[in-house]
Amino acid sequence: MTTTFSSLPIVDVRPLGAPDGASEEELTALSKRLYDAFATTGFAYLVNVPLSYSHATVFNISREFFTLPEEEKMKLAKRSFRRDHHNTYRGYFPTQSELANDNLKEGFEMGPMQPIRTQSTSPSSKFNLTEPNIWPDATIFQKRPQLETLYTELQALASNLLSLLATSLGKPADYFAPYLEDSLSTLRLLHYPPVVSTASGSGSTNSDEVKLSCTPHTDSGILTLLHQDSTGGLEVRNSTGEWIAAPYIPESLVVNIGDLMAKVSGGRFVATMHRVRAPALNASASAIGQQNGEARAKPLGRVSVPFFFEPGENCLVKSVDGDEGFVLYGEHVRAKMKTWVEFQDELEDN
Ligand SMILES: O=C(O)CCC(=O)C(=O)O
Ligand SMILES: [Fe+2]
Repeated sequence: MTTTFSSLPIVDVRPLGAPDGASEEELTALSKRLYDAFATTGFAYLVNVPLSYSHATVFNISREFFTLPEEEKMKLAKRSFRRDHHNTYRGYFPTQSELANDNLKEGFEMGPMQPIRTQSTSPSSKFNLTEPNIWPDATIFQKRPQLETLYTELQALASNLLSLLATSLGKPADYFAPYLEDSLSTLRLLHYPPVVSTASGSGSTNSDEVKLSCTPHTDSGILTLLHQDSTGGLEVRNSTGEWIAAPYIPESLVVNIGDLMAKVSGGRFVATMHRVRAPALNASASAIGQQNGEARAKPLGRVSVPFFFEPGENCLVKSVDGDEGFVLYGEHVRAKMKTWVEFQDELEDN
């Protein structure tokens, strides 16, 4: 159950990057700290993360992608936006202001680099979760190797966190290893364009007039590890229904529990509702100006990079208590996708 928290806990994961490995005591302490955070808030900031790229590098890569010409991005568009394209799950989705202007975002998604060989649970589904990645031409975007490295590092970090969660639940550290067979984790570059609005700046956090660019939801998978830039806007709901801001902390990652892990933990961990306020035009203009050191830069809005740590499509998700039925992850995630605007078929009935 979430509590009446008023800020997100900060968890120092420095031991995970120690050159000689972490001591047993450090791992036990970290495991307990993560348990407490995920059992009460479902969210935490991780600091001193063992990743080789700085925030500046990650956000520069993202900005480089989103400032590509529209026609180059649309070459990567998923089939629901371009009927002659074959990619259904990996690639680009444009902003969809006609469908939902409280979900105004564009994104680019990549999955595992190695081919996945297990059979799909739903071969006739319009989404092929195991399809290969799709990339801009290397002559216009050279950051593919960095994004692949970031993906690999985030998968390793998330796997280490999962081992700590296993021990915190009284299980062996490798208890969840079968979940990660043919893992379908997704690295998503997200851009929320700035929106002209008087309601999205500071003020009451519970106003009905709050302008959103990502509606309240829980994430579907095991854990989400989020890079967010300094624009701000992420909010997390506590047990009284109050929206608590999760402001930028330099070089931190925001981590949260997904539906799968809440179920697996037998309800001990919470998959907490969160949302993103629309970036205000003036606020983001100055943020981008600062980031690029030039006042005339085109306002870009919020940039974030969630990494959705997910199991394989055929993973049987069941509680560590062993007292409930199981769900097949592929079926769970497909049902969930029906609720997300970026997976709606823009061209349906055309
Ligand atoms: O941009 C963010 O801060 C959050 C994105 C998010 O919650 C999601 O994509 O699931
Ligand atoms: Fe989310």
